[in-house]
Amino acid sequence: MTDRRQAPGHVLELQGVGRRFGTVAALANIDLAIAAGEIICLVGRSGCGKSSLLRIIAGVDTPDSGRVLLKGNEVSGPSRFIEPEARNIGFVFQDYALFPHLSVEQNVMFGLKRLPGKEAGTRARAIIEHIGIGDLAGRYPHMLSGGEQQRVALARALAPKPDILLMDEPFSNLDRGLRDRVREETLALLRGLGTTVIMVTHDPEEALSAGDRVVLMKNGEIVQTGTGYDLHDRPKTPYAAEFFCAFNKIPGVYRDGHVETAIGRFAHRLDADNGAAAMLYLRPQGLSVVEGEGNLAGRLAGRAFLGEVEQLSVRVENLAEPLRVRTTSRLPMDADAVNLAILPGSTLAFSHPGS
Ligand SMILES: Nc1ncnc2c1ncn2[C@@H]1O[C@H](COP(=O)(O)OP(=O)(O)OP(=O)(O)O)[C@@H](O)[C@H]1O
Repeated sequence: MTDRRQAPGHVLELQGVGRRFGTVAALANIDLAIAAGEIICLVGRSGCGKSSLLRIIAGVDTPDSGRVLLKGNEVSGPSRFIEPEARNIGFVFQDYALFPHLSVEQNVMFGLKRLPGKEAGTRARAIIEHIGIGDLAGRYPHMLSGGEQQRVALARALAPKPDILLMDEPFSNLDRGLRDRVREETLALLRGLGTTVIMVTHDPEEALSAGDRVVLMKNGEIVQTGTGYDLHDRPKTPYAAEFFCAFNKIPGVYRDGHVETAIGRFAHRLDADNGAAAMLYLRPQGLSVVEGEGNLAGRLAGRAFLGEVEQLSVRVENLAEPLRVRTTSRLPMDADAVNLAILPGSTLAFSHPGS
């Protein structure tokens, strides 16, 4: 619904946005610019400030410092505050927040009160058809499945043609099988319309797959932004690495561009002195079970069959913790000794494991 041609440059800019609650800095110095048609996934652990940021963008809360600009116009700042109703922003809530006493069509019409009745009706029916819920238009929310309610909430948010759509955990109320399908369909629809979107999620897989850009937050700050590939394959901090993958962590020592560990020497250039402590991060899916000689010999200490992969726990000499291995190979039920190979490129290293 958003027309890219009418929105050159950045649709949304956050400049040094901060928000404190007593001693807690819910947001600290947030800078972020979002281009027209971009889909951003805001992700991070519980309490990192995702909802606080959405609330400030929507205008239901005000920042203590910094500015929010929508299409180049300041909507929150030291000397200016535009009410939420006057910001052209759509919102899809986690629980959809449909009005129970209104039909699907009336729910969608709700956001179009400013339009003359006839035009509102035409617009509402157009989006209802576009989203594929035409046959549900006369039903009430309690007569709809979770996936159908989600689509009604989306139709209601999109009907006023918002400059930006904010979605707070929009798929988390759907069960797993439905969630993937509804997410794919919703994102395809939003891309087709060219809508600019900020979607909040705490699900790492969802963040990697859904957005053009992932914005990872920690303690009220943005710690890394980039494509899903950037965040997953090239995390800049242990926090970013561990958010997207349950790594095996193996202590070692940094020397001459390598991290030396009990399971071998791995080339990684770190900003550290020779002899400094370092931590090797090894992906569970970067270990494969091989016939004959591998890099590592170990003993199977546990296994959990997860369907697409089996997660193994393998004890290796000189390592305090067993290695986690995710493999698609089928091992005999009585398997005991296993040989592991480490796939190239499946390790990272950090010199400050806590940061
Ligand atoms: N109204 C408030 N009063 C006091 N503290 C608040 C308030 N709102 C948020 N906070 C605090 O600010 C921090 C950020 O909260 P926020 O709700 O933005 O996190 P979140 O990333 O959305 O978390 P979740 O994923 O659990 O929803 C938390 O420490 C929270 O306790």
